[in-house]
Formats: sequence, structure tokens, C-alpha cells
Amino acid sequence: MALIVTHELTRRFRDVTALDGLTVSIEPGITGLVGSNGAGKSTLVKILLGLLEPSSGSANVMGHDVVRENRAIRSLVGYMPEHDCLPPEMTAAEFVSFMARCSGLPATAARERAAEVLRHVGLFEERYRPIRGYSTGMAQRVKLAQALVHDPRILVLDEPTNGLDPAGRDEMLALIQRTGREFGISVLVSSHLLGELERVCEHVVLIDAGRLVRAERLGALTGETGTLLVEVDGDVDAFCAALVVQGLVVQRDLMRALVELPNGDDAESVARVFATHDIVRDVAVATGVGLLRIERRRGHLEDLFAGANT
Ligand SMILES: Nc1ncnc2c1ncn2[C@@H]1O[C@H](COP(=O)(O)OP(=O)(O)OP(=O)(O)O)[C@@H](O)[C@H]1O
Repeated sequence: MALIVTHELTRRFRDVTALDGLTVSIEPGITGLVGSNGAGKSTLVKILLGLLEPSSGSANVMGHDVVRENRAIRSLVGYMPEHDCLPPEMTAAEFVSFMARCSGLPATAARERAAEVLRHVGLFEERYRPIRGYSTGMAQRVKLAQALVHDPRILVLDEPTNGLDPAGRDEMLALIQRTGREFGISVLVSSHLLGELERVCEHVVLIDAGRLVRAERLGALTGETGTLLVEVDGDVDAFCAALVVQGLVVQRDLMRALVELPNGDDAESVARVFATHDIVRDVAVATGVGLLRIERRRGHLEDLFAGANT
């Protein structure tokens, strides 16, 4: 069963249409919700959580309608909001157990569960310090812990790496991936940074100006392309020119030659792919360049998104 389904979902704010007839189905697993700033990601997330009502259209989460059954949805979903929302005077332990009590756990169970999720996010040792003294990365992890404390089936993370430095981003992404696997729950994570999502997501939903651009499995999007990437050390122009003389279709990209490969799985196409490798090797020898790398180029979300907007 699909995890989340929207049908012709539209949300207007006065003269702005934040979501414009969005129809999408999101499968279980880790899904990236990608779009540039203002694309409508937060609006979609808030509608799914029952925090905003659609202007028209419908959406459901695990079969529950977001308007009529939003109480049921809140017990199934853990939400990490984008903006700062933590009480600075409380300790992480106090705040996360408070959130556990809000979801109905008795005091002792709430404290235990808070300690457990704070250990999961790597804040066990620091849990009795006031949040005021936390770094941005630690504060983000408290937000993640409170989203997990009521044992949700789905985690919704709105721009969880916002404000983090590259090392902090890496840690947060690894934590998100681990959380999905260890807790066996589905994750919907929004970001405007495509490269990030590429690393942790199994599916991706691309939206632009409130409309669906694509929704696919990531493997299908970033699988091998029909291009051979050849990185060389030496005169790359002479190398590319010599490949063209041999009848190959070549594009130069900095110190790399991007060589078009024959399409198809039939024996003849496969033989021509091998022959292309041989030509590349022989031309490298003839033009005196060093071969640093030869590999099938993989697709990137960036390429896809650029393509989608042209
Ligand atoms: N409460 C609101 N009142 C008026 N306009 C709004 C409101 N919330 C969102 N919008 C507008 O709707 C559009 C989509 O906003 P949304 O916050 O959903 O985008 P986003 O993809 O989450 O972007 P960001 O990453 O910048 O948060 C934007 O043009 C935004 O200005």
C-alpha cells in the first residue's frame, strides 16, 4: 500500500498558489521531497500533518484522510519542523520527555523513552544540559529525537540539514538513514539540496511551483547512463579530437572526455561497447595522455532537475 497519496491537491494563500493540483503517490522507504525555495514543500508537509487544510483536492497518509482523520495521522507521524522551535531553558531530557507525555506516555515511561531516543541521536551524555548552550547540529538532533519519541510509523523531516556545516550535514544524513533502517520506519525528507538526498533516499519526488515534476525510484534516476567518462592527464583536446577521428561521439568536460556508448543489450551493442573501450585505450596511447579513470557515468539528480526545468 502507498504510504502517502495526494490527488489534485491545491493550496492557495491569497494570490499565491503554493500547491497546484499535485497528484502523487509515495511508497514506503526513505523518500526525498525536492524543490527549490518556494516550490511548495513545507506547504505539502503541513497539509499531510493536518496543520493546514487544502484549498481543494485530497490527501491521505496510510489510508487516513488528512482533513477528517488528522488525529490518527498525528499518532502515526513524527515531525521535525524546519525552523527553530526548541525551548532554550529546558534540557533535552526534559523537553523530549515532555513531548513523550504529550503523546500519552506516563511519566516514567516518557523519561525512559526520551533517554532512548536521545541516545539514538547521539545526545545521551549531553541530555541534562539546557538546550540554550547547544550547537545547531545538537539542536537539530533534539528536534529529531522529539519526532521519534512517540514511536511513529513515518518520520517527516523538513529541511533537516538547514544551517549545518558540511560535517554536520554528513552526520545528520547518516543519522536519518540509520533511523529509517533501525526503527524500520518510512521517512519523508525535504531539501532543496539535491546532492544530499541522492545519498540517502530510495525514492524522490520532485516538485516545482507546486506541481509534480517527477516521482521515481532513485536507482532509476541515477543508474548508469550511456556515457563513458574518461578522465585523462595530458592534452585532453588532442585526445578528444583523436577519438572523434575514430568515429566516436565525444564531448569535452574539463579534463574528461564524455564518450557516447552504443545503446542496447544485444550481442552486437555489447561488442561495440567493448570496441569503444579498446579505441579509448589505443587513442590514449597514441596521443600520449595518461588514463586516470574510465567508468560508466552515473546520472545525478542535478542533471535530472536541470533537465526537468528546461
Ligand atoms: N502562510 C502563508 N501565507 C502566504 N504565502 C505563503 C504561506 N506559506 C507559504 N506561502 C507561499 O507559498 C509558496 C510555497 O511555500 P513553501 O514554504 O511551501 O515552499 P518550500 O518549498 O517549503 O520553500 P522553503 O524551502 O523556502 O520553505 C511560496 O511562494 C510561499 O511564499
